[in-house]
Amino acid sequence: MPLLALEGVTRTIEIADADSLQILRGVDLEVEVGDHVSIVGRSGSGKSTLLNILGLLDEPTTGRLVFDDIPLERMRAGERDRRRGRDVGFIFQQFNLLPGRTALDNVLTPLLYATGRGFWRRRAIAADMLGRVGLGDRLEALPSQLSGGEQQRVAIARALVRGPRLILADEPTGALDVDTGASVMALLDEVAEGSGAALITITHDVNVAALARRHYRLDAGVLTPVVAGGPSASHSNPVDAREAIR
Ligand SMILES: Nc1ncnc2c1ncn2[C@@H]1O[C@H](COP(=O)(O)OP(=O)(O)OP(=O)(O)O)[C@@H](O)[C@H]1O
Repeated sequence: MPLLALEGVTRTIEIADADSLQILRGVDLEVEVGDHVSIVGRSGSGKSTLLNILGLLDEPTTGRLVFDDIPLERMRAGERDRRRGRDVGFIFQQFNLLPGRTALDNVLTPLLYATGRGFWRRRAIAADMLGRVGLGDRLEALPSQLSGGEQQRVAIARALVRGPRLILADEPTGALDVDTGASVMALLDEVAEGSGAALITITHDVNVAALARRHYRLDAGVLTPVVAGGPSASHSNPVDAREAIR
C-alpha cells in the first residue's frame, strides 16, 4: 500500500471573465514509505500547485488523492489539518525560521501542537534532532547568527521533529551555494531515510533532483516519469539520473 497516491489529479482555477486555467492535467503518482522522489519542472509548470495538493493544503479539482489509505474526500477538515501537522514536514527555499527565536525554539515549535511525550519532552526531542543535523552545539544560536546552510539544517530538524511520514522539500537548496546545497541535500536524504519517511523534492535543479531514487518531470501540468536511458544506466546513479532529467 503506497503512503500517498494521486490518480488523475487535475487543478483548475477560475480566472477573469469566467475563464479557467488548468494547471495540473491528470497527475498520477504513487509514493511509498522510504521513497525519495524528485519532481523537476520549469517556472510556471505547476510545481507549487502540486506541492500544495501533496501537502494537504489544497484539493484536486478532479481526480483522487489517497493518503495513508484514506481518500482525501473522506477526511474532515480537522482531520486533514491534524494529519498535515503530524505526518507532513515542509522544507522551503527561504528556511522560514522565526527570526527572534533560537534554533532550539524554532525546532520545538511544531511539538507545541503534539500530545503526550512529544509535548512534555519537546526540548529534549528538539535538541536531539538538532544533534542529528550536526547542530548540537548551536542550540541557542539565533537564525541571524547561522549561515544559510546551517539555517536550512535547522529547518530540516524542524520539519522532521514530529516524525512525519512525508517530507516535502520545495527548492531546498535554492538559497544556498552549490557545495552547501549538495551537503544539505545529502543530509536531508540521510535523515529522511533514517526516519523512514518518504521524501519528495521539488526543484528546477537537475543536480539536486539527481539525488533522488525516482525521477519525474512536470511540464505544463503533465507529470511523467523519467527513466534513465541505456542498459548500463541506473536510477540510483546520480550521473545517469542527471543526464536523463536534463
Ligand atoms: N491564482 C492564480 N491565478 C492565476 N494564475 C495562477 C494562479 N495560481 C497559479 N497560476 C498560474 O499557474 C501556473 C502554475 O503555477 P505554479 O505556481 O504552480 O508554478 P511553479 O511551477 O511553482 O512556478 P515557480 O517555479 O515559478 O514557482 C503559472 O503559470 C501561474 O501563473
